Amino acid sequence: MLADSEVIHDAQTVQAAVDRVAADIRARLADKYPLVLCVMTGGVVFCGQLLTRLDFPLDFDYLHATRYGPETQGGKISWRSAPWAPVKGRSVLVVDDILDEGVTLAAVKESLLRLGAAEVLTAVFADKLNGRNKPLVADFVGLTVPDRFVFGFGMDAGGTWRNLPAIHAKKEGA
Ligand SMILES: O=P(O)(O)OC[C@H]1O[C@H](OP(=O)(O)OP(=O)(O)O)[C@H](O)[C@@H]1O
Ligand SMILES: Nc1nc2[nH]cnc2c(=O)[nH]1
Repeated sequence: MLADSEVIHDAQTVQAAVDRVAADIRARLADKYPLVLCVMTGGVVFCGQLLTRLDFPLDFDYLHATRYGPETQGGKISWRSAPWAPVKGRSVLVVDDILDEGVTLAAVKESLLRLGAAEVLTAVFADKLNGRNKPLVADFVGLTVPDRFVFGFGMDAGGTWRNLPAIHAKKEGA
């Protein structure tokens, strides 16, 4: 997959975006003692790098919801792990790698509100410009990406390459 791809956001651009999102989150949540929840698996790189830039008290936990697996087309959402930390009454920040059709984050947000979260904010590293009327608008966005299959910085290509520091897109027709 790597050979059939092109870099659409290089590592320097990615890092600058993480800095900007961290500053925006700080301005909104620094005095809220938030619970930060990483959506596994794709959210792990963005969330980990974000956490080291958030210089205020917070709690951290994760949840695992997936609907793509190694595929490039989404299916039914599968919950593998709910957050262990209590969310009732908390300001919750959910961190994920990409908002594509928005189905995953909309379901996650709804479920956290049902569990009694006081507010649920969402941060995604990449927002895909696919022209869809998404069920959720992310509160914090790193970068936009074109309507193509993208990978790197947490996002997989058939299960691999989450570790790339830049964002790649599969070449058209590849
Ligand atoms: O906006 P959507 O169309 O719902 O797609 C976005 C979701 O897809 C990816 O997860 P995936 O199901 O691939 O699981 P993964 O994080 O384990 O790769 C990504 O991490 C988001 O959670
Ligand atoms: N790796 C990857 N996962 C996704 N999940 C939803 N859209 C995408 C995408 O473009 N790439």
